[in-house]
Amino acid sequence: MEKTCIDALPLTMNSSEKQETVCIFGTGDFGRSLGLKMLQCGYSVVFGSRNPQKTTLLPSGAEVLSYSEAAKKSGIIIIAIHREHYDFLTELTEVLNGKILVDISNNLKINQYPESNAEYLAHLVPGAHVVKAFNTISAWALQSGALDASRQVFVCGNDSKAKQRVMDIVRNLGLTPMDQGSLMAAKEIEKYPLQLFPMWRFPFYLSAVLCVFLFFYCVIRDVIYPYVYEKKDNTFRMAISIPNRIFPITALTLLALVYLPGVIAAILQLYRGTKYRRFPDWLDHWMLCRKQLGLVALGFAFLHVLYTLVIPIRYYVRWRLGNLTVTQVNLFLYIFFCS
Ligand SMILES: NC(=O)C1=CN([C@@H]2O[C@H](COP(=O)(O)OP(=O)(O)OC[C@H]3O[C@@H](n4cnc5c(N)ncnc54)[C@H](OP(=O)(O)O)[C@@H]3O)[C@@H](O)[C@H]2O)C=CC1
Ligand SMILES: [Fe+3]
Repeated sequence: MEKTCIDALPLTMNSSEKQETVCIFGTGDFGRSLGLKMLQCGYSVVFGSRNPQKTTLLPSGAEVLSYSEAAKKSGIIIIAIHREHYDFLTELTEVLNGKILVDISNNLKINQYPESNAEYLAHLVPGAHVVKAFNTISAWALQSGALDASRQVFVCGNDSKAKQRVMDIVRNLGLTPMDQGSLMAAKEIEKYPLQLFPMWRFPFYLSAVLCVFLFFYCVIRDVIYPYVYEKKDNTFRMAISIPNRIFPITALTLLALVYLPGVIAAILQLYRGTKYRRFPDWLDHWMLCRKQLGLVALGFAFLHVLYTLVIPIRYYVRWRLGNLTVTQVNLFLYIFFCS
């Protein structure tokens, strides 16, 4: 299981560090957004580009040089380039020696490459201290301010001093660094942007399968069976009664699944005679999504409450309609016989 820790904010801001020069390689979307944010926060920014003369839309106040010239200007270089184009960095190994390289890249697919992008960068430029950061922050979020986006920046790296310097920059930009440990954690960090609702998938699929199964079971039992054997039309039940039976069953089943892994884990620990051994992956994953399972169960229970409240209202409306018909018939008979 991954370990996270929130670093305490420094009590005093080191003003000399705010004047630090930071180099950004790449003048694309992300490089420009990060550069602008850094300038706003008091850093001086030097961009490295293939075509320093032709670059447009760069934040004013930033300098643009060739990659090798820009690298000479700062000890920290943020690589705002896609991994596929990292090759040219091998030509700069000399100038990048001993510098901090911040890898911010993401991939299009999980496990697209055998090693993480950050580890690949460290392999290309062995003399540099590679730190992974910023990959979960989008260029758009940087521009629109951190308020409406995630403020967490996951940071990892093998050199603790380099990591601290990057975390200081993160803090100065108004974001929250989360130390994730060594560069080995980069693979995990690179997965975050590609995981949509990571722990919710299993509970959603499970509840969908349960609902569909129970729905067909109830339709066969309450609609098809009476129709075939008694010629009774019960299709109206499919709207309220059958869903209202499915919701509590699903809620209770999911609730049972919230408690079950804890029991299995306890039995496993008793059987193994120790609690210091890793659980199997399936159990680990199951334990981790208990909160989500519980919340989905709560959602179904809430639907059950709503539907249960709807049923008396339906009876009341039916009673009102029935009552109205009786009144009208009485009125008709009265008029008919009295005239
Ligand atoms: N956009 C986003 O919201 C986020 C992006 N990222 C990561 O940031 C990195 C950059 O993304 P983004 O700015 O969107 O990408 P862009 O395509 O907009 O920019 C990439 C830049 O890389 C430079 N580059 C260097 N070598 C090459 C080459 N051979 N071919 C093409 N470009 C080259 C170019 O700068 P120049 O022309 O000056 O040399 C180019 O502008 C990626 O790794 C991405 O995964 C991470 C989080 C969010
Ligand atoms: Fe009930």
